[in-house]
Amino acid sequence: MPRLAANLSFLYQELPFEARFAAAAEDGFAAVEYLAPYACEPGWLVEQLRTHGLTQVLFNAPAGGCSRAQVHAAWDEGWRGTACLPGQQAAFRYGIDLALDYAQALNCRRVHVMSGTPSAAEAGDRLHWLRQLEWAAERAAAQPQPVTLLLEAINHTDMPGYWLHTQQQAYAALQEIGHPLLALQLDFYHCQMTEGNALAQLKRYLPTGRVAHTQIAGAPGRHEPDEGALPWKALLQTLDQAGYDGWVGLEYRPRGSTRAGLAWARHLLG
Ligand SMILES: O=C(O)[C@@H](O)C(=O)CO
Ligand SMILES: [Mg+2]
Repeated sequence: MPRLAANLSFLYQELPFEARFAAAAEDGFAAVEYLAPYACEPGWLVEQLRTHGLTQVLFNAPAGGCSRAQVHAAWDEGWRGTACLPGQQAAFRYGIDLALDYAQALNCRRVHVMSGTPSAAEAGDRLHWLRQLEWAAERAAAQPQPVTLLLEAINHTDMPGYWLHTQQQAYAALQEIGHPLLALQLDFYHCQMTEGNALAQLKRYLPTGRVAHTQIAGAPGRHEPDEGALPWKALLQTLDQAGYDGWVGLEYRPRGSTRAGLAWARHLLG
């Protein structure tokens, strides 16, 4: 059956971040993901993973910023990546190198690279987006342990104006760049919200061999997958039948306690 990873930015919010590793391990997870490791020293994170027997399977490249201080402030300032924004090339490149350093330290093989949100101040540029992703993939390929960089389509209800919002847009970019270290992060929640047919999209893109990571949440509430319209059983079965060897990140806001809300997934956890 598909392997589940706990997203520590969404699950266990009833606990401080440093306590979430132990909680995930106690609930039977073997792997974790979260949005940003940059507030923590890599050595501390490695120690958390080692102590609790966890694998780090994903995190995001910085949302913006050209220095550690700017990276820390970027999300709250509204940055959601910089890849499509020509005026942000320095921030994009700084962020990719920082993310790749963390990926090496944490032995993490997948990094999500956010595309950015064009605004009145700066329009998005498709050619620039493609060239930046290509540059990043080359940097990833030069690492001692190669890292796959992921593109995730995000819905416009949660993230208005976000550049990358359909699977087709992401897949076309991958095809055009043609780099083996660029792949899809198929978040079923965003897919269901935007395209209304997460199962059909999975069946379309899984056979391409370019889906390297998936995430799940019920739609439209973004709570546990057993609430709402997402066909979660069929999605997991489809991954299973295809021999998908990636992870499924549980990226939802629990209705109540995280542990109680894991009932739907209990049979899939250790
Ligand atoms: O779906 C999400 O929100 C995340 O996977 C992410 O990386 C951007 O917020
Ligand atoms: Mg996601």
